[in-house]
Amino acid sequence: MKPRIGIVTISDRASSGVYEDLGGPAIRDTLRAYLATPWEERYHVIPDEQPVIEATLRALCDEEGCCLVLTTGGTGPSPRDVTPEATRAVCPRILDGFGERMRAVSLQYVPTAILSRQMAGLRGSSLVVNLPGRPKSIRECLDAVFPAIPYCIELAGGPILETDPAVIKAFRPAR
Ligand SMILES: Nc1ncnc2c1ncn2[C@@H]1O[C@H](COP(=O)(O)OP(=O)(O)OP(=O)(O)O)[C@@H](O)[C@H]1O
Ligand SMILES: Nc1nc2c(c(=O)[nH]1)N[C@H]1C(S)=C(S)[C@@H](COP(=O)(O)O)O[C@H]1N2
Repeated sequence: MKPRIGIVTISDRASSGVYEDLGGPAIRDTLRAYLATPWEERYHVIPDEQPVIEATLRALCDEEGCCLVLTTGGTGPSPRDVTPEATRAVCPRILDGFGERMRAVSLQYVPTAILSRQMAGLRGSSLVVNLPGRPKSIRECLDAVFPAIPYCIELAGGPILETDPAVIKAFRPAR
C-alpha cells in the first residue's frame, strides 16, 4: 500500500468559496517535488471550527492511516484561529522543535512570523504538522523542517518515505 498523506486547508474563506484554495495545491506541489516514494493524498478544505478540525485530523490518522498530515491556516492570533488547539487536542505527543524551527526560519521572510502558533505532534504513528495560511509560507516552512520528517515518521512506527535528494535531502543519523 502506498503511504498516505493528508492535506488539510483550514480557512473560513476557502471553505466557503470566497477564494479558491491555493494552500492545498501548494502543499501537493511541494510534496510532489520532494518525494521519490509514490504516495496517495487525502485532501480536505474545512472551516476554522475546532470540532471539525479535530474530527478531520482523527479520521485522517485513525481511519485513513495517513503517516503525515499537513495543515495550512488558522495558526494566528485571530479569535477564529484554532488549528493549534485542535492539533494539541488530538496529538498526545507534541514535538516542539517543529514550531520553533518554522518560526525561526520564517523570520527571514516576515516579521509577523512570530504571530503563528503553528506546532506539530504525533497521534500514534501519524505526524501532524501545522503550516501558516499564506500559500507562500508553505514552501518556506517545509524546506526548513522536511529533512527531519521521514526519520520522525520511521521512529514513530510509520512507513519509509524517500525524498529526491536533488530537491531536499532527508536526514537520518547513523544508528
Ligand atoms: N487557503 C488559501 N488559499 C489562498 N489564499 C489564502 C489561503 N489561506 C490564506 N490565504 C491568503 O493569505 C492571507 C492571510 O490569511 P489569513 O491569516 O487571513 O487566513 P486564515 O486565517 O488561514 O484563513 P481564513 O481567514 O479564511 O479563515 C489571506 O488574506 C489570503 O490572501
Ligand atoms: N514563512 C512564513 N511564515 C508566516 C507567514 C509568511 O508569510 N511566511 N505569515 C505570518 C502571518 S502574517 C501570520 S498572521 C501567521 C498566522 O497565519 P495563519 O493564521 O494564516 O495560519 O503566520 C505567519 N507566518
